[in-house]
Amino acid sequence: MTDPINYYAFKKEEWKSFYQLQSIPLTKESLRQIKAFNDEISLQDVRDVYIPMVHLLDLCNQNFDAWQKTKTEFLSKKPRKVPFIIGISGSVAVGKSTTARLLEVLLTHYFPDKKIQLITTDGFLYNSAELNRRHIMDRKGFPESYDMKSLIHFLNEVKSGKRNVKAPIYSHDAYDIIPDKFDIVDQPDVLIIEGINTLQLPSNQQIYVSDFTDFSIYIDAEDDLIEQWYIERFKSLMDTAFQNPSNYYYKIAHTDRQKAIENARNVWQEINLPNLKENIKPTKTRADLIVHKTHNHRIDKILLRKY
Ligand SMILES: Nc1ncnc2c1ncn2[C@@H]1O[C@H](COP(=O)(O)OP(=O)(O)O)[C@@H](O)[C@H]1O
Ligand SMILES: CC(C)(COP(=O)(O)O)[C@@H](O)C(=O)NCCC(=O)O
Repeated sequence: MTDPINYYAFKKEEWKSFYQLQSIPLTKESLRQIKAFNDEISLQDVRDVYIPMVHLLDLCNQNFDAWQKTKTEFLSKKPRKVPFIIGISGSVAVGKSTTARLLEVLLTHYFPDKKIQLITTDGFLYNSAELNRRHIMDRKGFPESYDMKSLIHFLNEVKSGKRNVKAPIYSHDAYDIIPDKFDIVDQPDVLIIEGINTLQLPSNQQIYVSDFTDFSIYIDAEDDLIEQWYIERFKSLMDTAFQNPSNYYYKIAHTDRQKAIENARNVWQEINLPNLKENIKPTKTRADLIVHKTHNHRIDKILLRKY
Protein backbone atom coordinates (compact mmCIF):
# COMPACT_ATOMS: atom_id res chain seq x y z
CA MET A 1 0.00 0.00 0.00
CA THR A 2 1.32 3.48 -0.82
CA ASP A 3 1.74 5.91 2.04
CA PRO A 4 -1.01 8.51 2.48
CA ILE A 5 0.00 11.89 0.97
CA ASN A 6 -0.57 13.82 4.18
CA TYR A 7 2.12 11.91 6.13
CA TYR A 8 5.90 11.95 6.27
CA ALA A 9 7.09 8.34 6.14
CA PHE A 10 10.32 7.31 7.83
CA LYS A 11 12.24 4.09 8.04
CA LYS A 12 13.38 3.40 11.57
CA GLU A 13 16.98 4.41 10.81
CA GLU A 14 15.89 7.87 9.72
CA TRP A 15 13.42 8.33 12.56
CA LYS A 16 15.99 7.49 15.21
CA SER A 17 18.38 10.13 13.85
CA PHE A 18 15.92 12.87 14.82
CA TYR A 19 16.52 12.48 18.52
CA GLN A 20 18.76 10.47 20.78
CA LEU A 21 18.39 11.03 24.49
CA GLN A 22 21.95 9.97 25.31
CA SER A 23 22.17 12.51 28.12
CA ILE A 24 19.40 10.88 30.15
CA PRO A 25 19.85 7.15 29.69
CA LEU A 26 17.26 4.75 30.96
CA THR A 27 18.06 3.65 34.48
CA LYS A 28 18.34 0.00 35.44
CA GLU A 29 15.03 0.42 37.27
CA SER A 30 13.23 1.75 34.17
CA LEU A 31 14.65 -1.07 32.06
CA ARG A 32 13.51 -3.53 34.71
CA GLN A 33 10.03 -2.01 34.66
CA ILE A 34 9.88 -2.26 30.86
CA LYS A 35 11.00 -5.89 30.91
CA ALA A 36 8.65 -6.67 33.80
CA PHE A 37 5.52 -6.09 31.76
CA ASN A 38 6.87 -7.55 28.55
CA ASP A 39 10.17 -9.36 28.48
CA GLU A 40 9.96 -9.81 24.69
CA ILE A 41 10.10 -6.09 24.05
CA SER A 42 13.00 -4.89 21.90
CA LEU A 43 15.12 -2.45 23.87
CA GLN A 44 16.64 -1.34 20.57
CA ASP A 45 13.17 -0.22 19.44
CA VAL A 46 12.70 1.52 22.78
CA ARG A 47 15.87 3.54 22.12
CA ASP A 48 15.41 4.05 18.39
CA VAL A 49 11.70 4.65 18.16
CA TYR A 50 10.04 5.30 21.50
CA ILE A 51 12.55 7.74 22.99
CA PRO A 52 12.33 10.08 19.94
CA MET A 53 8.54 9.61 20.14
CA VAL A 54 8.51 10.65 23.80
CA HIS A 55 10.53 13.74 22.89
CA LEU A 56 8.04 14.61 20.15
CA LEU A 57 5.16 14.10 22.59
CA ASP A 58 6.85 16.48 25.02
CA LEU A 59 7.25 19.14 22.32
CA CYS A 60 3.61 18.73 21.41
CA ASN A 61 2.62 18.97 25.09
CA GLN A 62 4.62 22.20 25.53
CA ASN A 63 2.91 23.63 22.47
CA PHE A 64 -0.46 22.58 23.82
CA ASP A 65 0.22 24.22 27.22
CA ALA A 66 1.29 27.45 25.51
CA TRP A 67 -1.86 27.49 23.39
CA GLN A 68 -4.09 26.89 26.44
CA LYS A 69 -2.36 29.83 28.17
CA THR A 70 -2.82 32.09 25.14
CA LYS A 71 -6.47 31.13 24.92
CA THR A 72 -7.22 31.87 28.58
CA GLU A 73 -5.42 35.22 28.29
CA PHE A 74 -7.53 36.12 25.26
CA LEU A 75 -10.67 35.19 27.19
CA SER A 76 -9.44 37.03 30.34
CA LYS A 77 -9.85 33.81 32.27
CA LYS A 78 -7.75 32.46 35.08
CA PRO A 79 -5.22 30.03 33.58
CA ARG A 80 -5.47 26.41 34.66
CA LYS A 81 -3.62 23.25 33.81
CA VAL A 82 -5.43 21.22 31.16
CA PRO A 83 -4.44 17.53 30.93
CA PHE A 84 -2.72 16.55 27.70
CA ILE A 85 -4.39 13.41 26.37
CA ILE A 86 -2.64 10.85 24.18
CA GLY A 87 -4.90 8.35 22.36
CA ILE A 88 -3.58 4.94 21.28
CA SER A 89 -5.53 2.97 18.73
CA GLY A 90 -5.23 -0.13 16.54
CA SER A 91 -6.49 -3.69 16.28
CA VAL A 92 -7.11 -6.09 19.14
CA ALA A 93 -3.72 -7.78 19.88
CA VAL A 94 -1.62 -5.36 17.83
CA GLY A 95 0.17 -4.20 20.99
CA LYS A 96 -1.78 -1.14 22.15
CA SER A 97 -1.60 -1.86 25.86
CA THR A 98 2.10 -2.77 25.65
CA THR A 99 2.81 0.51 23.85
CA ALA A 100 0.65 2.47 26.27
CA ARG A 101 2.42 1.01 29.31
CA LEU A 102 5.79 1.58 27.70
CA LEU A 103 4.96 5.24 27.08
CA GLU A 104 3.71 5.54 30.65
CA VAL A 105 7.05 4.21 31.99
CA LEU A 106 9.12 6.39 29.63
CA LEU A 107 7.14 9.57 30.27
CA THR A 108 7.35 8.96 34.02
CA HIS A 109 11.09 8.37 33.70
CA TYR A 110 11.89 11.44 31.62
CA PHE A 111 9.39 13.81 33.25
CA PRO A 112 9.38 12.90 36.93
CA ASP A 113 7.59 16.15 37.86
CA LYS A 114 4.62 15.27 35.71
CA LYS A 115 1.74 13.09 36.75
CA ILE A 116 1.16 10.47 34.06
CA GLN A 117 -1.95 8.27 34.13
CA LEU A 118 -3.20 5.52 31.86
CA ILE A 119 -6.67 4.13 31.25
CA THR A 120 -8.17 1.76 28.70
CA THR A 121 -11.45 2.23 26.89
CA ASP A 122 -12.52 -1.38 27.48
CA GLY A 123 -13.80 -0.18 30.89
CA PHE A 124 -16.50 1.60 28.90
CA LEU A 125 -17.78 -1.57 27.25
CA TYR A 126 -21.33 -2.38 28.36
CA ASN A 127 -21.29 -5.15 30.94
CA SER A 128 -22.19 -8.69 29.84
CA ALA A 129 -25.76 -8.43 31.16
CA GLU A 130 -26.35 -5.33 29.02
CA LEU A 131 -24.58 -6.83 25.98
CA ASN A 132 -26.83 -9.87 26.29
CA ARG A 133 -29.93 -7.69 26.74
CA ARG A 134 -29.00 -5.92 23.49
CA HIS A 135 -28.18 -9.28 21.79
CA ILE A 136 -24.65 -8.09 20.97
CA MET A 137 -22.50 -10.37 23.12
CA ASP A 138 -20.76 -11.52 19.91
CA ARG A 139 -20.06 -7.91 18.93
CA LYS A 140 -17.71 -7.04 21.78
CA GLY A 141 -15.31 -4.36 20.60
CA PHE A 142 -17.64 -3.12 17.83
CA PRO A 143 -18.76 0.53 18.17
CA GLU A 144 -22.21 -0.42 19.50
CA SER A 145 -20.69 -2.42 22.39
CA TYR A 146 -19.30 0.71 24.10
CA ASP A 147 -21.13 3.20 26.27
CA MET A 148 -19.70 6.11 24.30
CA LYS A 149 -21.80 8.67 26.16
CA SER A 150 -20.10 7.71 29.43
CA LEU A 151 -16.68 7.70 27.82
CA ILE A 152 -17.18 11.21 26.40
CA HIS A 153 -18.55 12.41 29.77
CA PHE A 154 -15.50 10.93 31.51
CA LEU A 155 -13.07 12.66 29.12
CA ASN A 156 -14.91 15.94 29.46
CA GLU A 157 -14.61 15.79 33.25
CA VAL A 158 -10.88 14.99 33.06
CA LYS A 159 -10.27 17.87 30.64
CA SER A 160 -12.34 20.25 32.79
CA GLY A 161 -9.93 19.64 35.67
CA LYS A 162 -12.35 17.75 37.90
CA ARG A 163 -10.74 15.79 40.72
CA ASN A 164 -11.07 12.01 41.24
CA VAL A 165 -12.88 11.14 38.03
CA LYS A 166 -13.94 7.49 37.98
CA ALA A 167 -13.25 5.14 35.07
CA PRO A 168 -14.92 1.72 35.17
CA ILE A 169 -12.68 -1.34 34.91
CA TYR A 170 -12.93 -4.26 32.49
CA SER A 171 -11.54 -7.60 33.61
CA HIS A 172 -10.16 -9.92 30.93
CA ASP A 173 -10.21 -12.56 33.66
CA ALA A 174 -13.96 -12.28 34.19
CA TYR A 175 -14.60 -11.26 30.54
CA ASP A 176 -16.84 -8.58 32.03
CA ILE A 177 -16.90 -5.18 33.73
CA ILE A 178 -16.04 -5.39 37.44
CA PRO A 179 -19.02 -3.99 39.34
CA ASP A 180 -18.32 -1.07 41.70
CA LYS A 181 -14.61 -0.94 40.97
CA PHE A 182 -13.00 2.06 39.33
CA ASP A 183 -9.72 3.61 38.31
CA ILE A 184 -9.41 7.13 39.61
CA VAL A 185 -8.07 9.81 37.31
CA ASP A 186 -7.03 12.79 39.40
CA GLN A 187 -5.83 15.86 37.52
CA PRO A 188 -3.00 14.22 35.57
CA ASP A 189 -0.60 16.29 33.46
CA VAL A 190 -0.77 13.55 30.84
CA LEU A 191 -3.47 10.94 30.38
CA ILE A 192 -2.85 8.06 28.00
CA ILE A 193 -6.06 6.50 26.76
CA GLU A 194 -5.73 3.21 24.97
CA GLY A 195 -8.43 1.39 23.01
CA ILE A 196 -9.57 0.24 19.61
CA ASN A 197 -12.16 3.03 19.43
CA THR A 198 -10.09 6.12 20.25
CA LEU A 199 -10.18 7.34 16.66
CA GLN A 200 -13.71 6.22 15.80
CA LEU A 201 -16.62 8.43 14.78
CA PRO A 202 -19.76 6.62 15.99
CA SER A 203 -22.74 7.61 13.87
CA ASN A 204 -25.02 8.61 16.75
CA GLN A 205 -22.56 10.94 18.45
CA GLN A 206 -21.67 14.56 17.73
CA ILE A 207 -18.62 14.64 19.97
CA TYR A 208 -15.95 11.98 19.62
CA VAL A 209 -13.12 10.64 21.73
CA SER A 210 -10.73 12.32 19.29
CA ASP A 211 -12.17 15.72 20.24
CA PHE A 212 -10.46 15.23 23.59
CA THR A 213 -7.17 13.71 22.48
CA ASP A 214 -4.26 16.04 21.75
CA PHE A 215 -2.03 13.48 20.06
CA SER A 216 -3.11 10.17 18.57
CA ILE A 217 -1.07 7.10 17.74
CA TYR A 218 -2.24 4.19 15.58
CA ILE A 219 -0.37 0.89 15.92
CA ASP A 220 -0.36 -0.87 12.57
CA ALA A 221 0.65 -4.31 11.25
CA GLU A 222 -0.45 -6.81 8.60
CA ASP A 223 -3.66 -8.70 9.48
CA ASP A 224 -1.97 -12.12 9.38
CA LEU A 225 0.69 -11.05 11.83
CA ILE A 226 -1.87 -9.62 14.23
CA GLU A 227 -3.81 -12.88 14.07
CA GLN A 228 -0.59 -14.72 14.94
CA TRP A 229 -0.01 -12.39 17.94
CA TYR A 230 -3.62 -12.90 19.04
CA ILE A 231 -3.20 -16.68 18.99
CA GLU A 232 0.24 -16.55 20.65
CA ARG A 233 -1.18 -14.36 23.43
CA PHE A 234 -4.08 -16.81 23.83
CA LYS A 235 -1.65 -19.74 24.09
CA SER A 236 0.50 -18.06 26.71
CA LEU A 237 -2.62 -17.05 28.65
CA MET A 238 -3.66 -20.71 28.63
CA ASP A 239 -0.50 -21.47 30.58
CA THR A 240 -0.96 -18.55 32.97
CA ALA A 241 -4.17 -16.56 33.55
CA PHE A 242 -6.53 -19.30 32.28
CA GLN A 243 -5.16 -21.65 34.97
CA ASN A 244 -7.10 -19.65 37.53
CA PRO A 245 -10.47 -21.41 38.17
CA SER A 246 -12.23 -18.03 38.29
CA ASN A 247 -11.03 -17.19 34.77
CA TYR A 248 -13.69 -17.05 32.04
CA TYR A 249 -11.63 -19.39 29.84
CA TYR A 250 -10.71 -21.86 32.62
CA LYS A 251 -13.13 -24.59 31.52
CA ILE A 252 -12.45 -24.41 27.80
CA ALA A 253 -8.69 -24.25 28.36
CA HIS A 254 -8.93 -27.39 30.48
CA THR A 255 -11.04 -29.55 28.23
CA ASP A 256 -9.05 -29.74 25.01
CA ARG A 257 -6.11 -27.42 24.26
CA GLN A 258 -6.41 -27.83 20.50
CA LYS A 259 -10.14 -27.11 20.63
CA ALA A 260 -9.52 -24.02 22.74
CA ILE A 261 -7.01 -22.69 20.19
CA GLU A 262 -9.47 -23.48 17.39
CA ASN A 263 -12.10 -21.52 19.30
CA ALA A 264 -9.74 -18.52 19.64
CA ARG A 265 -9.05 -18.66 15.90
CA ASN A 266 -12.80 -18.53 15.24
CA VAL A 267 -13.19 -15.55 17.58
CA TRP A 268 -10.45 -13.80 15.63
CA GLN A 269 -11.99 -14.62 12.24
CA GLU A 270 -15.56 -13.86 13.22
CA ILE A 271 -15.25 -10.95 15.63
CA ASN A 272 -11.88 -9.20 15.83
CA LEU A 273 -10.86 -9.39 12.15
CA PRO A 274 -14.17 -8.06 10.80
CA ASN A 275 -14.04 -5.31 13.44
CA LEU A 276 -10.50 -4.45 12.34
CA LYS A 277 -11.56 -4.24 8.70
CA GLU A 278 -14.86 -2.44 9.20
CA ASN A 279 -14.23 -0.10 12.10
CA ILE A 280 -10.60 0.16 13.14
CA LYS A 281 -8.47 0.27 9.98
CA PRO A 282 -10.59 3.03 8.36
CA THR A 283 -9.59 5.30 11.29
CA LYS A 284 -5.86 4.85 10.73
CA THR A 285 -5.35 7.98 8.64
CA ARG A 286 -6.83 10.18 11.36
CA ALA A 287 -3.88 9.47 13.63
CA ASP A 288 -1.08 11.96 14.20
CA LEU A 289 1.43 9.13 14.19
CA ILE A 290 1.24 5.65 12.64
CA VAL A 291 3.69 3.08 13.98
CA HIS A 292 4.08 0.10 11.67
CA LYS A 293 5.28 -3.19 13.13
CA THR A 294 6.58 -6.30 11.42
CA HIS A 295 7.73 -9.78 12.58
CA ASN A 296 8.45 -10.09 16.31
CA HIS A 297 6.80 -6.71 16.90
CA ARG A 298 9.85 -4.93 15.49
CA ILE A 299 9.01 -1.46 14.18
CA ASP A 300 10.01 -0.88 10.56
CA LYS A 301 8.25 2.34 9.66
CA ILE A 302 6.85 5.49 11.29
CA LEU A 303 4.46 7.91 9.64
CA LEU A 304 3.99 11.41 11.01
CA ARG A 305 1.05 13.50 9.90
CA LYS A 306 2.25 16.58 8.01
CA TYR A 307 -0.61 18.99 8.69
N1 LIG B 1 6.58 -4.40 21.46
C1 LIG B 1 6.30 -5.68 21.72
N2 LIG B 1 7.28 -6.60 21.80
C2 LIG B 1 6.99 -7.90 22.03
N3 LIG B 1 5.75 -8.38 22.21
C3 LIG B 1 4.73 -7.51 22.16
C4 LIG B 1 4.96 -6.12 21.92
N4 LIG B 1 3.74 -5.50 21.92
C5 LIG B 1 2.84 -6.47 22.15
N5 LIG B 1 3.41 -7.67 22.30
C6 LIG B 1 2.70 -8.96 22.52
O1 LIG B 1 1.64 -9.03 21.57
C7 LIG B 1 0.43 -9.45 22.18
C8 LIG B 1 -0.63 -8.38 22.05
O2 LIG B 1 -0.18 -7.21 22.73
P1 LIG B 1 -1.17 -6.35 23.64
O3 LIG B 1 -0.37 -5.17 24.10
O4 LIG B 1 -1.82 -7.20 24.66
O5 LIG B 1 -2.23 -5.91 22.52
P2 LIG B 1 -3.58 -5.06 22.57
O6 LIG B 1 -3.57 -4.22 23.80
O7 LIG B 1 -3.51 -4.25 21.31
O8 LIG B 1 -4.70 -6.08 22.53
C9 LIG B 1 0.79 -9.75 23.63
O9 LIG B 1 1.06 -11.13 23.71
C10 LIG B 1 2.04 -8.94 23.88
O10 LIG B 1 2.87 -9.54 24.87
C1 LIG C 1 -12.41 -6.27 25.14
C2 LIG C 1 -11.85 -6.08 23.75
C3 LIG C 1 -12.92 -5.60 22.80
C4 LIG C 1 -10.80 -5.00 23.90
O1 LIG C 1 -9.71 -5.10 23.12
P1 LIG C 1 -8.32 -4.44 23.54
O2 LIG C 1 -8.56 -2.97 23.83
O3 LIG C 1 -7.80 -5.19 24.75
O4 LIG C 1 -7.45 -4.63 22.34
C5 LIG C 1 -11.25 -7.42 23.23
O5 LIG C 1 -10.24 -7.85 24.04
C6 LIG C 1 -12.33 -8.48 23.11
O6 LIG C 1 -12.76 -9.05 24.09
N1 LIG C 1 -12.80 -8.77 21.88
C7 LIG C 1 -13.91 -9.65 21.67
C8 LIG C 1 -13.52 -10.97 21.15
C9 LIG C 1 -12.42 -11.66 21.95
O7 LIG C 1 -12.71 -12.38 22.93
O8 LIG C 1 -11.26 -11.48 21.60
